[in-house]
Amino acid sequence: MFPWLGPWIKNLTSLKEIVDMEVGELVRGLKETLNPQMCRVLLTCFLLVQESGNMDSLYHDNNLVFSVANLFGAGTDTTRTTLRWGLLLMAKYPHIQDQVQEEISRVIGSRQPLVEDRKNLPYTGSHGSQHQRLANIATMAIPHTTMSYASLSLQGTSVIPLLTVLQDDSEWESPHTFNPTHFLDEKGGFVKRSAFMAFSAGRRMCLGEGLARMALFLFSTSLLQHFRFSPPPGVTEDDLDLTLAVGLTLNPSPHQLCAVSQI
Ligand code: HEM
Repeated sequence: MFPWLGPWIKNLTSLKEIVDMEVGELVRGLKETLNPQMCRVLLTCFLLVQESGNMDSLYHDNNLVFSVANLFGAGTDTTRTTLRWGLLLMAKYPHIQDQVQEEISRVIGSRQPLVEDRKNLPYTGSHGSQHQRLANIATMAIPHTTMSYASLSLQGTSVIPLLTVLQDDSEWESPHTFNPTHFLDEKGGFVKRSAFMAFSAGRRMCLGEGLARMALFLFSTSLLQHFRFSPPPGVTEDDLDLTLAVGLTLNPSPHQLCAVSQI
């Protein structure tokens, strides 16, 4: 996507070697216990198709390595960065943190949060969507290639979707503020918004959306159930800076926060 970055990525070869080694080890372990009656995970299904000999050109080892590497690559940095934004925004906007914690305490209490709790926590859900909207960590989605003539390009053109709709003036009442009411109706219920495309849209949208939403909900709800997040002594909420730090995804700049136990 950015050829001029090449010379900066000095460790690309060793990175690829490490990925090959790690995934190779994972695959060896799975092969030892491969059972055709138990096709539980993607890798097992892939290996079973390979073993059956009934495979087309897609089921080769290189594709296996890249599929696994893509899932780890696409799934870890994104979820981690989103959680970091969430904690920073909670510390910066304590009145919103108050309302999220009040809802969690009223609906869940001290038991462990469950995925099923999501539907009963509209404010917590709306703050989650809101912080994803504002952080917009994967603004540039992933490059795609047109397979046939499309109105915007010729066949074979690279297209990079921009997810700037997440902060579009014509879609959001206050596009650049942390305002959970974007996702709430008058009765305080959660509303889905079609312009909320943090996971992109269409046939090639994020494959891990369901997993990511579940992980984000469980992690952030558990963290806020147990801890109060605030700036460290001597730092005010206003000092917490929301300037982006550029990375693979759009990160918050480094901050120190206090996590004070609630229990
Ligand atoms: C907060 C977390 C996440 C965000 C914001 C996010 C966002 C995105 C976005 C914007 C795309 C680009 C879609 C496009 O090009 O139109 C994408 C693609 C993808 N994501 Fe995620 N993602 C997240 C978590 C995950 C997780 C947990 C996984 C898997 C474990 C995952 C796997 C993928 C894969 C495989 C693709 C490529 C899909 C394809 O090209 O068909 N993502 N994601």
